[in-house]
Amino acid sequence: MKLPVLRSRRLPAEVTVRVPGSTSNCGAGFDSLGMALSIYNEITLTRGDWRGSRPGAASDTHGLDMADEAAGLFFVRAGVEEIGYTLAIRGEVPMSRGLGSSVTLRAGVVAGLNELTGAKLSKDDLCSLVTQLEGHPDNATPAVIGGFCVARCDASTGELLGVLRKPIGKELCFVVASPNQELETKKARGILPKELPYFDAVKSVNSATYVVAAFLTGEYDRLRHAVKDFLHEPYRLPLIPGAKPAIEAGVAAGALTGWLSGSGSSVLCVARPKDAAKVGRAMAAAFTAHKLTATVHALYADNDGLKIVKRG
Ligand SMILES: Nc1ncnc2c1ncn2[C@@H]1O[C@H](COP(=O)(O)OP(=O)(O)OP(=O)(O)O)[C@@H](O)[C@H]1O
Ligand SMILES: N[C@@H](CCO)C(=O)O
Repeated sequence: MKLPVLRSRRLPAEVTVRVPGSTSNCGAGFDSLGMALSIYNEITLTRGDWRGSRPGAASDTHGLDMADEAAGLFFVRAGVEEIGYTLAIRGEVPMSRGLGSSVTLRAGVVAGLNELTGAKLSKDDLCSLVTQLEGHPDNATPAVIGGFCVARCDASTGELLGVLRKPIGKELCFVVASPNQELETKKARGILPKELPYFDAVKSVNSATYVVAAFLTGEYDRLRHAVKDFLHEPYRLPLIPGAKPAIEAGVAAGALTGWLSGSGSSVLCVARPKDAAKVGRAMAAAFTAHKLTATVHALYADNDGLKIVKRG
């Protein structure tokens, strides 16, 4: 009888993780809804015989504290011995523009260490870990598993309790305008009120549930003018000159609806692909009228989430 050959898989010395950027809140789905987008960062970790992280290039230094925090939680959760590594961050997801750049870094580090250490955490484990690092699940879950995600957390601990995911096809384009003005999530959360008028909450629930239903049923024409948020946009949009006019201009140019992407500063319009170029031009022009330059990307949903693209 031939016995099966057991091979021990060699652990890689270097790994590159491609992580999609994401838009979150999607209007009134504050800290609950998110969509992975076809814009990416690549996080490369190279094993080293030192403790902690080192930058691959000077531009990576800025990400080291966030990477160290992610790595610290990963080693505890995975129950593996700490390793040192070099960190390199490359890609197109702009920093502090409401497109989940922090999640690309956090998710890239934990998924990279998962490979380098052979820890074998599942994508569910990674969703939960990155949610804990972020403090909310709305960018974390789509970045890890892709698609349009509706996530639920424990009200007191913030622990991720569940996520439902819907792939979104190429019938929809997500036109993003990112102005040349950063807005840190920490600052954009700090300006939110402690209390809300009761009917602002009611109107927001009404819009968010309708938007979820439109994405889940695929009746995308129902998205027309469907986003009405009273939870965060009224407080944040005034911080970004041209942001509200940019959403309005995108909708006037043919988009179905639009929202402040995450905590800003980017804004996003949902459009049919045939209308995307016109919508993008209108959004950029609105920022120009307010003396900001915006980079426009016409994106699709990413339905895969993070991927290991290189092992060496
Ligand atoms: N390319 C990068 N290089 C180094 N650090 C980065 C990079 N991208 C993101 N970071 C880290 O993420 C932080 C930005 O996180 P922040 O939450 O403010 O923005 P965001 O994740 O892009 O926005 P949002 O959460 O609204 O989508 C930076 O200050 C830095 O620590
Ligand atoms: N839900 C988060 C997303 C940004 O990280 C917020 O709006 O603050």
